[in-house]
Amino acid sequence: MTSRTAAVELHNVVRRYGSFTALDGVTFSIESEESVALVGPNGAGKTTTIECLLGLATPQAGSVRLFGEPPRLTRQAHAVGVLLADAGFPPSAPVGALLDALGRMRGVDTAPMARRFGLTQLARTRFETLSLGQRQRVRLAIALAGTPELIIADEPSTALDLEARATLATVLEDHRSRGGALLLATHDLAEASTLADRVIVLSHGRLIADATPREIRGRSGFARVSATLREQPDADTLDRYGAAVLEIERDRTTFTATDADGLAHELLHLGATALEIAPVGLDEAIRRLLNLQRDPTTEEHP
Ligand SMILES: Nc1ncnc2c1ncn2[C@@H]1O[C@H](COP(=O)(O)OP(=O)(O)OP(=O)(O)O)[C@@H](O)[C@H]1O
Repeated sequence: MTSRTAAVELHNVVRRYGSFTALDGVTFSIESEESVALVGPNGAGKTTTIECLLGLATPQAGSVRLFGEPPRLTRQAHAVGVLLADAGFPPSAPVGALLDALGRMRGVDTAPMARRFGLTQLARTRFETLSLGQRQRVRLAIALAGTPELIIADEPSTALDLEARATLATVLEDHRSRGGALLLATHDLAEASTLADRVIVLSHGRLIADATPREIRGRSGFARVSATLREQPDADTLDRYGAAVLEIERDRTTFTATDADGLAHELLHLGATALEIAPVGLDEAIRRLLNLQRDPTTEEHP
């Protein structure tokens, strides 16, 4: 297992546009079977990272590997499903012809995925006349067709209605349970929480966090745990979960904790009842990380 080649490897990647540095020494890897969400503000470098990974942009420094090789999508198209925000399809091509031609290029049959995304009725419609959500369905049907070992998707749920979002979620879950790897650039942190084993946060072209959603939420220090207690946990226990007592009101104690789930388990062992956790959301946790990055002196306390 450990000797298997990583699906994706970036090492110290630097990408500049003139004097502007879009990626500034980015290093991470994605093992096969791993799902990773790439998040960060507009302009952070998510799309540039994907372009470097696919060989569409060439880094000025550092190295990029897809399944242990320099990226060459023409050879890897069958194994790698790619969804880019701007796929550049010929505007007057009918949907059916696009699905056929790009499926052939990838060496996959796009028909089943086109059916799942409700494109059958649109086979003769020109791409340029489709709505934004319909265009995204076409891109998805091409990117997700077959059984890719790796899916790289830039904002896949953009413009999708509820039904298409549900289809996308099911397809990505199926891909994960087949053991496929996933890199998902997204602003939808609920999607990131559900789908990703790890979240990578980029800010101004630098990687500022690479951790599980739970670890990132834990780092925020904002989670609260309340419980009715018979006995208080000792100082060591509080330390272990980065916890502190916020208030005690009769038999009810409220803590702040960096590892709220861990503390909650411990309290249950001590006989706690009516336990409530108000976890900080991933969005709030990431906002906090980004704020700290911007100005470390403005750190607030929960
Ligand atoms: N071809 C280019 N020429 C000049 N600058 C570029 C080029 N491509 C990207 N950039 C710059 O690199 C930075 C990173 O852009 P990128 O598209 O990777 O961000 P992103 O994280 O994907 O943003 P968003 O969330 O808005 O999609 C931006 O400041 C962008 O203006």
